[in-house]
Amino acid sequence: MIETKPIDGKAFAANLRARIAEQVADLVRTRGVTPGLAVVLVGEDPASQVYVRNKAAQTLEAGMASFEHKLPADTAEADLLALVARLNADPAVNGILVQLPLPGHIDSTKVLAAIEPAKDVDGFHVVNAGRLAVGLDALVPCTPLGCVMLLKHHLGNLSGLKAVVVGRSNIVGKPAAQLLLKEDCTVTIAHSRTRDLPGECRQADILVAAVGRPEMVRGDWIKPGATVIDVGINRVPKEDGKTRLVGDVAYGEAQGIAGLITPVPGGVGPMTIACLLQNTLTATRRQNGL
Ligand SMILES: NC(=O)C1=CN([C@@H]2O[C@H](COP(=O)(O)OP(=O)(O)OC[C@H]3O[C@@H](n4cnc5c(N)ncnc54)[C@H](OP(=O)(O)O)[C@@H]3O)[C@@H](O)[C@H]2O)C=CC1
Ligand SMILES: Nc1nc(=O)c2c([nH]1)NC[C@@H]1CN(c3ccc(C(=O)N[C@@H](CCC(=O)O)C(=O)O)cc3)C=[N+]21
Ligand SMILES: [Mg+2]
Repeated sequence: MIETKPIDGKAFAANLRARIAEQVADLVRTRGVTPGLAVVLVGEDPASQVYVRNKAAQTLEAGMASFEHKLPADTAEADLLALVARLNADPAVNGILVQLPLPGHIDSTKVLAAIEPAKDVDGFHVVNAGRLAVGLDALVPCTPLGCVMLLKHHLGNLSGLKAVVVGRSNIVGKPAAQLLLKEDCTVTIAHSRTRDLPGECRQADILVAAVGRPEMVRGDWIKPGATVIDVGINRVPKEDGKTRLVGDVAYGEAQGIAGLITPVPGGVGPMTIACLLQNTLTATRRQNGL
């Protein structure tokens, strides 16, 4: 019987934020530069509001400036594009994040393309995706960056390990696969058309689940001793009418099979915000030639 250890993303993220705060304080003291992060939220999605509030609080705690822009759900695409243009031109703003999803009448591809790549701290702009793909310095999407940080911390060198990423979105699955490839993993990307998904998953030394389906990955899909990174954030109803968060992996079933596993909550989620602050610091340094 394998002893399954949880990966404490919450503690790792808190530690990372403390190290970022020290570097921010240094930057302010020695260069007089305060990193600034602008977060744009269109509409009133309650989950998005929680994330945006958490991001703003942690940005301030790290000693950075936080600029919150809350726009009504019926904001015209042209008005959102005009705001992005202003933030692009504002020297106090080093990072820009437009919270997704956007309301249906707004073309998110167009909005992401309008963000200055040097300020694209989400790493969603095609220029950053392309730079990552060809191996140039890029701003890397926060969630995959956080996943790989946790993996390197717990496993050390990832070279030669077999990684299976379930999900191929531009914001999680695809960049996660790129980063694992960069670490010399042998990478498989699985998705909704994959034949024998359980069989693919069973090959994985590192299994990354980024699907958005509550507890889809079952215990017997996991190779004994594998490291499981559960990116999923799914709100499911409880008996009392409230909701609870579950991941894309059946966490209970993974006990005694996985070697290491990220819990939900407390795993990948907190790392996403810490990496956003890391990217904002990186973007600020580059914009100032440091
Ligand atoms: N922890 C964090 O910080 C973050 C968590 N998330 C969470 O991660 C999850 C994934 O997010 P995101 O990538 O944006 O989601 P998307 O919906 O954009 O992508 C989901 C992917 O899963 C694949 N998929 C769907 N159903 C199946 C299935 N039955 N079998 C195999 N593959 C399937 C889809 O395949 P196909 O391409 O073929 O349709 C798609 O590639 C969500 O739960 C989201 O809430 C997201 C961002 C940050
Ligand atoms: N432009 C853009 N960039 C994003 O990075 C982005 C986005 N849009 N839209 C939504 C998703 C989702 N996302 C999360 C961030 C933090 C947690 C997080 O902190 N989770 C905690 C707490 C969760 C809770 O209690 O609600 C945890 O898992 O422990 C989760 C999910 C970023 N996203
Ligand atoms: Mg992000």
